[in-house]
Amino acid sequence: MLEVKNIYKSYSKVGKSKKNKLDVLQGIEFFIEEGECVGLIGESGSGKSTLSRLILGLEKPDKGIINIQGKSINKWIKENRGKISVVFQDYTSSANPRFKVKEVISESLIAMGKTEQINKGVEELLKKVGLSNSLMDKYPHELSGGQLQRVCIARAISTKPKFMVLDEAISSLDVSIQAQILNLLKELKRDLDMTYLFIAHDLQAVANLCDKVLFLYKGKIVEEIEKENLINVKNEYAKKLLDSVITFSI
Ligand SMILES: Nc1ncnc2c1ncn2[C@@H]1O[C@H](COP(=O)(O)OP(=O)(O)OP(=O)(O)O)[C@@H](O)[C@H]1O
Repeated sequence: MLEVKNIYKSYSKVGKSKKNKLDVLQGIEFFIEEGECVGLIGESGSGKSTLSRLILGLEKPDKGIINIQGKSINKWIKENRGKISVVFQDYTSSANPRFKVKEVISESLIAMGKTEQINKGVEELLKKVGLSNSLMDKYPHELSGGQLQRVCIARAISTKPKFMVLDEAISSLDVSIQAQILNLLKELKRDLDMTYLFIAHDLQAVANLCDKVLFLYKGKIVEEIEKENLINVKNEYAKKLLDSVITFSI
């Protein structure tokens, strides 16, 4: 489904000459099969969000190829409207403050001209993310952070996407809500054969949902491993991360 090949990305350091660049991504390569969920974990600043922006076509890499189903990302997005969606961590800027919840959720459907039965669709989507119908006519500022993030997740799944990028999408939610959303994502994966790139710094959430885990460290993928083999990671950084989670959960 998704092919990421030899991706490089750097940013100029503010106020410095062009030569003084911050190399954020350095030769990233991986593949996500259709229906697969791949977790990407790495510490803060390792380049996770940069990579997600490149995959969504929001920014261009300096070098390398990103293809979906064999087509360049921008071409694929144009030809498959609504079939890729994203949920970012920063839900506060993800929803238009002047829109009611029902308008936020149906935004993508309306943009695609799918206006039939919007209300019923919104009701079903609210139920799926564990929210009450009574929130339909509320504005984003009237919701809690967790509720608003679930509204953003409802919007992201409204178009029944083939591929979803979740960039720290559940990190800010309560643990019980996280579990509910993880179950919903698993259900969607099973029912709609959805493909995910699940970006997080929480190894436990990644291990719960994903088939495969990529460890990103200082702009490089230092280990790629099937979930079942997580205990056998070889890279020192990945081992440390794993050890800290195991120690913490005892
Ligand atoms: N548009 C930009 N211009 C300049 N530097 C940037 C830009 N975007 C990201 N960076 C820098 O690139 C590095 C990687 O940032 P990125 O947001 O991709 O990391 P991350 O792994 O997602 O971190 P976090 O987990 O904290 O969100 C950081 O040092 C960041 O300051």
